[in-house]
Amino acid sequence: MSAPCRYALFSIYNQRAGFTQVRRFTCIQWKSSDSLMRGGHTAVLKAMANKRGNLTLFSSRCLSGSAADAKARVRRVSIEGNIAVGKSTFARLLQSVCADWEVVAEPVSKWQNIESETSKGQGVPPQTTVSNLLQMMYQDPQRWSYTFQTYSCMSRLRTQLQPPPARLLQSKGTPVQVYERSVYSDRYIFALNMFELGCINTTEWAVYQDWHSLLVEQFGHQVELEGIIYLSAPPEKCMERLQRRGRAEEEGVKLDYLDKLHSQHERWLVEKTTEIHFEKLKQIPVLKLDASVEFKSDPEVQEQFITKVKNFFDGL
Ligand SMILES: Nc1ncnc2c1ncn2[C@@H]1O[C@H](COP(=O)(O)OP(=O)(O)OP(=O)(O)O)[C@@H](O)[C@H]1O
Ligand SMILES: Nc1nc(=O)c2ncn([C@H]3C[C@H](O)[C@@H](CO)O3)c2[nH]1
Repeated sequence: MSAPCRYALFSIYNQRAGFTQVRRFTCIQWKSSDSLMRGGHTAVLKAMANKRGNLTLFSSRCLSGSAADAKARVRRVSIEGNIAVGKSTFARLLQSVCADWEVVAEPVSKWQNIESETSKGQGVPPQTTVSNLLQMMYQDPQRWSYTFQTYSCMSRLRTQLQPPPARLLQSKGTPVQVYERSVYSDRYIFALNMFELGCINTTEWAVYQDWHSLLVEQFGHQVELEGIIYLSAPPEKCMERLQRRGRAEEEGVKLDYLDKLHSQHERWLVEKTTEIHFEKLKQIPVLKLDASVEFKSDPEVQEQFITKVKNFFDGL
């Protein structure tokens, strides 16, 4: 409500989604209202007098098929699951079957290539250094976990704030933007786990939670999800796949770490015992799929997965 307040020449006394009653006649530009629409669009709100002499504001969302309408139709879903359970593989499958679904990959390469410029003084050209924060975090978790979580969360936030592609905005079906992990798994899986392992200390954990809550609350609808697909497999299966994939930074990952991450996922998404700080997230529908199945070369299993996902998306 902060942006509109700058323009508003009226007092609002009753407000629902797409419907606001005001006391005086006016016509304003409403920028980025959380309560009326999702995203940072500017919408023209038209004021009309109602029978009782009061005024009623309608956002463009309920008047016509505007850009805000199109954006609001796009469902947002994250794929969650343990390391190497097969999220990217599953995401590629989803991307290949339906033009209405757009997958956004986890920004791992960003974490592996952080560029910094150092200047050694006048006349000396600045030098660019590239560091691999993923590797640093695995090699010295006590030192780097907090830094890693700040960067991973920031990059996930950036990803979740990107507008959907035009193809989804023009879709006549059920457009869905699918994210590989989210700002929520950043906190309720990884950061929490690092805290419980003692790799993030109590001060760092308090600071992380404080800015995480602030960001999620400030961005409101823009970072909300409508559903979660949870790919689950025994940690031993994830270990097998992790080793087969052979990502250099993960060489030292132990089964015990995957066990702990598995328990975090179960507590958050199945048992619902993780303390969650965002009301909408507490109610979010979760589709749990058995990812231990070797679906890659089995079209029948792929078909079953896709049907379940399609039904899930249609119900959101
Ligand atoms: N259903 C499956 N059956 C057999 N192998 C699979 C399956 N899913 C994934 N794999 C293999 O397991 C490895 C890890 O898969 P993938 O990279 O998709 O995992 P991920 O969950 O995205 O990993 P990360 O948590 O690191 O992002 C890859 O080598 C992939 O080919
Ligand atoms: N510590 C930590 N915090 C995160 O938020 C996080 N997100 C992903 N990862 C690790 C898992 C894979 O190795 C690799 C790719 O998913 O990155 C994380 N590690």
